[in-house]
Amino acid sequence: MAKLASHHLIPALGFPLRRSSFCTQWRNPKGESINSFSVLIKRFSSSPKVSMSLKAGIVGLPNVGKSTLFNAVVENGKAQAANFPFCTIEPNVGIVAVPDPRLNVLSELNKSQRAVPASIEFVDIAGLVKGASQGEGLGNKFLSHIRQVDAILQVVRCFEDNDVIHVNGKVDPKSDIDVINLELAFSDLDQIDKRIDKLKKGKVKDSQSKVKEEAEKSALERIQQELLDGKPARSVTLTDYERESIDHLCLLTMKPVIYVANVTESDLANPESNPYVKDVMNLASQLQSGIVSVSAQVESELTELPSEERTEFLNSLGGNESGLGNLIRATYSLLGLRTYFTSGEKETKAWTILAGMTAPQAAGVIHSDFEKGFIRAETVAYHDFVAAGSLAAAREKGLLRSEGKEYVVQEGDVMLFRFNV
Ligand SMILES: Nc1ncnc2c1ncn2[C@@H]1O[C@H](COP(=O)(O)OP(=O)(O)OP(=O)(O)O)[C@@H](O)[C@H]1O
Ligand SMILES: [Mg+2]
Repeated sequence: MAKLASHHLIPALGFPLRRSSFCTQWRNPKGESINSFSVLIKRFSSSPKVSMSLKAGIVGLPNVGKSTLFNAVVENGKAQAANFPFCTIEPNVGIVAVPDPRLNVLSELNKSQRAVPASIEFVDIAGLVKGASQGEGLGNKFLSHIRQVDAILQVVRCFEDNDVIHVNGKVDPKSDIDVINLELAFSDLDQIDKRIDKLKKGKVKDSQSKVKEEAEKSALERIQQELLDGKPARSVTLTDYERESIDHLCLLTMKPVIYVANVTESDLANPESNPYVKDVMNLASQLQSGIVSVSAQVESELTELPSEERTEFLNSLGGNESGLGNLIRATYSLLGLRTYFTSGEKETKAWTILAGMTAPQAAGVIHSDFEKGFIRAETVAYHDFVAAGSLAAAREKGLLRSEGKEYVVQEGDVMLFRFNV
């Protein structure tokens, strides 16, 4: 097996995060039916501010390796992966930890009993085909599953293998990406048409609703034109108000995308030498999206090994981390998320917040009481903490700052909240 390598390139876009307004039945990796909102509520009952039920949907043509990738990303993922199109019908859902080496460093410095990473939810969705927006291949149903995710991971087949069926007869990433993006665009256009019609017919009662509907109509007309020009909705510049007004439509091409180039094991050492990967890279940059190269097949084989052997095996290949770490981190970054830490003897924990959140809002992610009763936050940058070696040492050196309500939490801050209840 070749040396594992991967690369990623994420645009510096901060995407606002919105909680999905849907509530549908999903299936977990064991095949049990679960309600995505119940997962959200269970994990975040104390935090109304940020839903960490951030979902990244694995999307692509049939038989390109989506379920194989899902099973590799989600420990113990048991999605059926097999060499036939439409192997997956119902979505598989799994929660994965965001790998972050800082967590262990902090945990060791503070002799914490446990380290708790941030997490993301991955959803393995059925394959889309040409005509999906017209209902081809159960298309409408599959598209509705995509509507519910916060970000799209589009798996693109970049490996040759005559034994693995390609629904269009040959490996052609450019055409595959076009098929998927066209279907997403058609579905959005269809929704926009219907909505604009409704807005035109609707009799608005009060002036406030009228202003809102005007904003919605204007945003939709601009998006409609962009889609007709072959560009995704996310490339239209919208005000926060306009964005909010169209939120309820959950437009598919509004969602941030990472292209996942699924390569063969021999390409892992240098994925960019594969012309298919080059094609995907070019398209991704044109479409303001990220790209990660991964071999779903190799990654899923790696998960069969006990974790100690995995690291050993990766080290013996000259790598120290599989491509999945990159994929998970890229997704996290694409969602415009930031991490801060709390660290003590009991536990060191990574907390997820949105870029731009203030100290009380960040405290509210832990518990709403922390936000309500917020007094001040003692804060030290991660690197300063590590250099000082402990909170006490950081305080002595004057590296620990006392921040008030206006403080915008920075990536990697180690925080201690003072609050009143
Ligand atoms: N990088 C790779 N190299 C070689 N074979 C691969 C690779 N990735 C996946 N495969 C193979 O491709 C086949 C299809 O994989 P999988 O079932 O994961 O696809 P899928 O996209 O989930 O399909 P469907 O849309 O039908 O659910 C499997 O036989 C899998 O082993
Ligand atoms: Mg599948």
